[in-house]
Amino acid sequence: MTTKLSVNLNKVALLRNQRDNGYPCVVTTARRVLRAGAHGITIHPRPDQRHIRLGDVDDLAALFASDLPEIIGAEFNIEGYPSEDFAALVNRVRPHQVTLVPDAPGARTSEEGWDFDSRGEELAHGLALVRPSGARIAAFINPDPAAPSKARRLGLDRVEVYTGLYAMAWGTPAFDTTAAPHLAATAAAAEAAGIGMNAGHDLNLVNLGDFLHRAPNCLEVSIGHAITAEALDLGWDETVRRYLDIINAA
Ligand SMILES: CC(=O)[C@@H](O)[C@H](O)COP(=O)(O)O
Ligand SMILES: NCC(=O)COP(=O)(O)O
Repeated sequence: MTTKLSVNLNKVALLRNQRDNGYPCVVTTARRVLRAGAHGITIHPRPDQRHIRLGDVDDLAALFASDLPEIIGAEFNIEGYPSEDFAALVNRVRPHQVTLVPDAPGARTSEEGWDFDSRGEELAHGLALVRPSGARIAAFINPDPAAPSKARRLGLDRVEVYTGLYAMAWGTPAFDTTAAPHLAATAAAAEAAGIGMNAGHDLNLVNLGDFLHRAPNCLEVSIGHAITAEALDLGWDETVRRYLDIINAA
């Protein structure tokens, strides 16, 4: 099983929004990274539209509805908090995957997964709201071995494990004592629970190979911040190639 690479275009949209001239273009970048071999595109349209705007969602949906060769086999993943507005959006656009995150509207970024004990009913309600999309539904979870079975019992199709703590601990003593073992245990628990596992947040060219070694059952990594920064330096084609080399070597 080869882990799929889904490129998150939030930061391309963030840069685009600084001027009124429309570039860098989100759709053009999506086509470029897919032609370079990425397996999918992820976006996270936040309520304040700080980066991905509603127009981007429709433009990317139109791209994925096309018969362009780079679209064949590629997946469109939309992340967000399951509000009524978000549900209406994904139920209209019908992406391949929807990833539910517990973020408050003004959250700086996604820094935690769902707490199934205190917010399980909220997540179950959100899951019901987005089921009409027909998409595979994933929930963002913390690196906690108890989380995958709770997600499966709630009826989710996949989990996406938050890798921000793993990335933050990289190079510190806490990495080997806490962050890495917690991630590996969560991946093993997902396997044991029979629920597919995605991963994301602050993965990059430095830490991805180690992560995949600890989580060999990871079906998809969604990467945005680092890959965009690296592409500013290396270009998209070379950057995507380097990620695919790491994935294929895992
Ligand atoms: C869920 C997750 O960790 C990221 O996909 C998130 O979308 C990042 O959001 P920002 O790009 O707004 O920081
Ligand atoms: N789900 C994680 C994602 O889509 C991108 O997160 P990041 O690489 O921007 O931190």
